[in-house]
Amino acid sequence: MRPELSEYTPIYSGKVRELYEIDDEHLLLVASDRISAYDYILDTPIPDKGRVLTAMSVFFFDALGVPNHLAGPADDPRIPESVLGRALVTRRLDMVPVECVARGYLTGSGLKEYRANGEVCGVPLPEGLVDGSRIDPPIFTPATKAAVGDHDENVSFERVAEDVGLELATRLRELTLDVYARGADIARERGIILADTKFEFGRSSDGDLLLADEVLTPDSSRYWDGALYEPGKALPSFDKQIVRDWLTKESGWSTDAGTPPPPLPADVVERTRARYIEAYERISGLSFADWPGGAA
Ligand SMILES: C[C@H](c1ccccc1)n1cc(-c2ncnc(N)c2C#N)cn1
Repeated sequence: MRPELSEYTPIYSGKVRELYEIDDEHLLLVASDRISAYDYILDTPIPDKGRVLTAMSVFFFDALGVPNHLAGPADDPRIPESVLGRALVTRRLDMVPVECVARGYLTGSGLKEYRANGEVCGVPLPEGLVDGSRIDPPIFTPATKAAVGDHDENVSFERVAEDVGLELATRLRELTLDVYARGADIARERGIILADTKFEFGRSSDGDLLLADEVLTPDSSRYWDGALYEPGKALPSFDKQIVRDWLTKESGWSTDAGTPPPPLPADVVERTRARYIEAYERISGLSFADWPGGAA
């Protein structure tokens, strides 16, 4: 008999995820079906988004073999039925207050910084790069965690070293770049570019540095369709562009409307759900139908 979610104490509610306390040593990390676009949480959920992104994290945790915070399988008996398949039991860690970002392509806030001063987080880049240019080898571009609703602030490696010490900052950079490179290679072999990603790390009670949070999902990474990539060409989001295009080209809403986006039509929801499942099945080689928590 599985426990009810109400038996656990909620300790954090993010835009699309929640964190609960199971006991002194264990947490329950829950991924919702909520989707965000243009800094709004949309009214319309994407069915199975939480389950697909949880499955992606578990695939990469297993495939990359990095010491991590998982404390049980996807069907762990401590997971309530209501969130089965979109929740994971994790060890409670002392989280390192750094957003550990790796970039293999120049876009987003990194591109903005590069255009202003030719570098990203203090890392100089060659001249002449454009939106979508490959950054090879990938670079570590950390950020400080922003308050809910704010954007993280890109910071230099030196600032991270001041905040957490040079030894830990160096280890975070090494781990971030290694895990990103190996994960991006796995995805690229299956036709999906992970342009960049954000990791979180924490220390266990016995002092080990463990990979935490979600790993290499479309919510923590930019997913591009490798078949469409040309050097120097930034691509639309593999998973969110259907929603973005409907909102800005068909719904009558605009990003400067000053009002929340309208509800999504059923076909946009279904096509987006299919994109998440396609990304998972292509990268993992597994069938989403085999993942826990599906309709009985
Ligand atoms: C921001 C992020 C978050 C993730 C999911 C939902 C809401 C927030 N978060 C993760 C922890 C955290 N704290 C202690 N031990 C851990 N193993 C983790 C993890 N993962 C704290 N915050």
